[in-house]
Amino acid sequence: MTNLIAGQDCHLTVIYNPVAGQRRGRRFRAVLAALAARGIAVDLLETAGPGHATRLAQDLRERAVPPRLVVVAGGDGTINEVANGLAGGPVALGIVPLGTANVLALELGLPRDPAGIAATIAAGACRSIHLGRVDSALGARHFVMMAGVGYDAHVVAGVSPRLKRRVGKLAYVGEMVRQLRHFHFTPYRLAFDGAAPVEAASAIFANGRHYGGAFVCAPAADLAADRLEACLFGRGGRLAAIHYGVMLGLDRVPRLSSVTLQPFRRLAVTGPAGDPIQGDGDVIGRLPAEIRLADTTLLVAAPVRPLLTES
Ligand SMILES: Nc1ncnc2c1ncn2[C@@H]1O[C@H](COP(=O)(O)OP(=O)(O)OP(=O)(O)O)[C@@H](O)[C@H]1O
Repeated sequence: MTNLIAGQDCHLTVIYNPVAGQRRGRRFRAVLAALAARGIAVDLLETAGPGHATRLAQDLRERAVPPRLVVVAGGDGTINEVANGLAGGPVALGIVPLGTANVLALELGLPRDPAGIAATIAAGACRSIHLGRVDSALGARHFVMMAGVGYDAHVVAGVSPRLKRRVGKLAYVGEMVRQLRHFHFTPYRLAFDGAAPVEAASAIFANGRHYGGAFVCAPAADLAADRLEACLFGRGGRLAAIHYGVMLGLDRVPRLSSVTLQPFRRLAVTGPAGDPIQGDGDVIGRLPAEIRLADTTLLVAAPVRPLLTES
């Protein structure tokens, strides 16, 4: 096991989003105290707005002597921004989950308690994960867990950040209901790995298994695998969207006959020009776009998994 924070005089750089999640300040302070108890001092870099975490991470990565590990304290959106700043470089990513859904933390099996989070960072054991990448008129952006077009992307684009901070996941439920009235359910065209295009009412492109919390759309998705997994929703319209939402809650989406699961590495997607593409819960692209497995990987601090597990 490599200890990535040894050799840094036990100084750890933490990029902290002060507005992530709901009332997470106390939790964050508890993690800092647990790190201090282990003799680890923290250099705190606070984000000032969207995109700032990427620039902070890039600056750290481009230092003459970059740190071996940078910790992000925030939700999946902030983790996405830091991953974009570190992707392709030598710096590993540690995580203090402070967000609304914390999907990556769930996928990696990170502890939820402050002492456990600090212990994982201090242990410095890392996993290499693949990233997804969206190329569109907004430029190139990586995603860690998932991207999506259609209904879920419109929900992400429409949800109010202020309401999300006040009521958490309920803000998404409210926006899902609002989008049932506004979303047009126009089909999207998706050409996988050079094949003829297929149509879908909505699509999720999974790098990891979890989606929106503990839900699973693409069971074969795996952060360690060199492919992405598309989950195509075949039926459009309000009733279908409600049906898919209920089935997601019951963890039955992958079994539905109108849902197709498709592994891929590269995909061209078209639909209404300028339509949003969500990545890790934020808008990261606009149609038309190319979505693919990124060439780069990222080292992420995570609990050590046993090599052999009982089946
Ligand atoms: N100081 C700031 N003020 C306002 N917004 C900020 C600030 N710093 C970062 N942000 C933005 O806050 C957004 C939300 O952060 P993040 O996604 O980490 O938390 P969340 O939305 O609560 O969690 P999750 O993504 O898990 O639902 C990010 O898109 C980020 O760009």
